[in-house]
Amino acid sequence: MTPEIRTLTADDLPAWFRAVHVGFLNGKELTDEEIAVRGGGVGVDRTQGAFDGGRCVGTFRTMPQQLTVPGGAALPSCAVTNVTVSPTHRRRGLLTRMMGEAMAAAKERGDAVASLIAAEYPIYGHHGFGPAAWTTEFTVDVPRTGLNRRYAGPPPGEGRVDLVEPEAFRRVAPEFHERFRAQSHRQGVIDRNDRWWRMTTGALRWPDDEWEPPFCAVFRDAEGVVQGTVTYTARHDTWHNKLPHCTLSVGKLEAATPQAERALWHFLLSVDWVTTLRSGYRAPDDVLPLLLPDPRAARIDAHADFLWLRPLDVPRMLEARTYAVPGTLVLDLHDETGLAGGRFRLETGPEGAACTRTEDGADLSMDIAALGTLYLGDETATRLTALGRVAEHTPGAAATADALFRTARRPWCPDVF
Ligand SMILES: CC(=O)SCCNC(=O)CCNC(=O)[C@H](O)C(C)(C)COP(=O)(O)OP(=O)(O)OC[C@H]1O[C@@H](n2cnc3c(N)ncnc32)[C@H](O)[C@@H]1OP(=O)(O)O
Repeated sequence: MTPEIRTLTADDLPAWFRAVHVGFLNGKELTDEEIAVRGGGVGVDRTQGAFDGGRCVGTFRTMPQQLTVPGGAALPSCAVTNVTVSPTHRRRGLLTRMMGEAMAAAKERGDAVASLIAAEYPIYGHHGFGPAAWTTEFTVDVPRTGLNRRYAGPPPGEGRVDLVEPEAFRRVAPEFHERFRAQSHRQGVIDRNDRWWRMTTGALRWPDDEWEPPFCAVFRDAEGVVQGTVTYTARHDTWHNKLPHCTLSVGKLEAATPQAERALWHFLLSVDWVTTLRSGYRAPDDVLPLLLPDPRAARIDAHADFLWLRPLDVPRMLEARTYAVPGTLVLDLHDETGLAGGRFRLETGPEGAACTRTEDGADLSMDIAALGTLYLGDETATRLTALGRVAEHTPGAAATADALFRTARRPWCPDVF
């Protein structure tokens, strides 16, 4: 029998969470408390389950999200998460059905784009998503930086770094993050709700959770305004031969000013006993290596696609962001679902951008997923043309697209969702 896909009710949550565990190869029993805590973050009306004879064999959930786009505006996004199909039911189109329903609902709701963090690269291109922001994880050989030999704090008059308890952190960090995502012009950053802050600082957990409470620190500028925040944990690897070997793992580090960025990294790199610093998910163009007296002390551990985007409302998306230069492009976008494709004229200028449907000849044509890849300014139309994913109909149009879409800093999404 074909599994039935339906919107969840609260009673379905235990079976649904069990199915998520099965899909993600987690054999651990779920306690009632864990289900209650996890369930508090699930809007059942935006959650689907696939049921086969009463057993949950597929899971899919979306949530509202604000995505910072080039220029600092927030775009309403449909964030996709908890996607699983039981190993007994794979490759029979269950994900395709759940995705189809969710994207149609998102379009109906008025979301301009859908977003997700892909577990594996080949899954989501089928559904109109393209990789839009990459991430790099660095491991720093801390003794090689030599930064703990002298005072590494900000110069006098340039602010200060303070360790704060999680409760105090929750009083200042959310407001800072809101400012950071609106003003930093670091496209790709997303909003965080109250639940996110409580979960990541320990105010909301369940018993027997293996999660480790972080240290929290705040950078304030000379006027006392919070301009950066960081969370980190530390692990004692060995104390062999009276030599400490500790690993400091950065949770989240966000800085709104260059002073804050330098001060927070220097602070972390000067913590005694720490021999290894793991940066967590950073933008590929993070300044961390170049902040070190010897940049080779930072090794790239992982470099991969991270945030994927699926356009849903092309004019709204393209009008929401800013562009480096004035210009005009006609884009022909192929979308086999019929959700977002068509031919659009994009005109950019100092006052903003206008994007309207047109019958004019196309300068560039591409699949809708390729627009997801170009949107935050990370990839070039020139490279996508070389790959055969963008077709250039007007000579020089790919170069024009690059001049319009590229950004000074690469996009960065700090959060897994
Ligand atoms: C945002 C997130 O939550 S990311 C987490 C994603 N989940 C996981 O990785 C957990 C383990 N994997 C799974 O649960 C499942 O394999 C899923 C959810 C990835 C795919 O579910 P399925 O129901 O098998 O996908 P479905 O049958 O609709 O496949 C659609 C197409 O995608 C392809 N596809 C699906 N998953 C994969 C994959 N992992 N690798 C390569 N291709 C894939 C299929 O081959 C199919 O291609 P086709 O249209 O050319 O025939």
